[in-house]
Amino acid sequence: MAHLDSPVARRLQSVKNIIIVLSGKGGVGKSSVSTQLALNLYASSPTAKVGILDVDLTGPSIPRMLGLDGHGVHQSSDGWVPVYADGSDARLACMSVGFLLKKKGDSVVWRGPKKNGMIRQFLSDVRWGDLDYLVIDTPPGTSDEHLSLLEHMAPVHSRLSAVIVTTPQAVALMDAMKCLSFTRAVNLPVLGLIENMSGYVCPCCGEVSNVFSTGGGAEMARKEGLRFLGSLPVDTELVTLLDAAQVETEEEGPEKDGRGIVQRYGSTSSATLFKGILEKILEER
Ligand SMILES: Nc1ncnc2c1ncn2[C@@H]1O[C@H](COP(=O)(O)OP(=O)(O)OP(=O)(O)O)[C@@H](O)[C@H]1O
Ligand code: SF4
Repeated sequence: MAHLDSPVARRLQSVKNIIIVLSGKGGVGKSSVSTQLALNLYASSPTAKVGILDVDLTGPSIPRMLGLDGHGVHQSSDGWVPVYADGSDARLACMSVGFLLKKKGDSVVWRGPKKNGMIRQFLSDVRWGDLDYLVIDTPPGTSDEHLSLLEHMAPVHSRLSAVIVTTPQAVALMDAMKCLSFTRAVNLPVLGLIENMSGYVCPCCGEVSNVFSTGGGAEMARKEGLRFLGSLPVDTELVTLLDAAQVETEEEGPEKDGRGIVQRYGSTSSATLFKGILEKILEER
């Protein structure tokens, strides 16, 4: 039982599972995997309640991926109210430093103590309510932000686990190994490894081309005794959905075809592929 004398433990007492998404390198698709994980957990049951917290303070991309750029968070007497994804029936909540910036494109230039304070506030001041899952998107590598996050969440450590994202290239795998050593050093259980951008599916004929080497993620998982959760190919449909969500929001309204992000993602081939990954994640929990 968590010590409820900590503000973080009190705030997170109704959050059943917390999954931290890590990657050794930037640009491997950690934020898109975090977003897809949250969307798939949301879709896993008609009553599932999911939160996604973006602690990538200097490069927040979750609001854009969920089509929520430009939203602000409301401060209530009981803390910050998260922003809910379109079409999610208030079952997919999001919090990010991106909601606190004055203008889209502004950058956060903060020193360590201010970043640490922001992370503490995200964990202790957001009114998540009851959640089945809280997915946390982190900055690339293993930085002070990761240490702050784990330090503040020490009272809820038994509910924490991690997923590591890599791409197939050797340099990304080497960085993923550093990430794994970090999880071991801080005693954070790892649910498994996902290899992203593993091959390219031709949108015309469906032929898969292995642009980079392939199978490195599975091999690393095997050697390290980790579960290999699966591979996700480069999917142009996914980029259109996640990267263009905001352009559509600004130019044509957030529900261009009458569906929210959760419904639009649900009909992509990535969503179908991710289901297999989610099944393995849920088996590990
Ligand atoms: N499987 C995929 N297929 C196609 N595009 C992808 C895939 N995964 C990620 N991308 C795209 O690659 C870019 C980088 O992805 P993302 O922002 O998720 O990476 P990241 O690891 O979180 O980066 P960083 O931590 O450096 O901000 C984005 O434009 C994203 O839409
Ligand atoms: S895989 Fe076939 S259909 Fe696709 S781009 Fe290459 S040649 Fe064209």
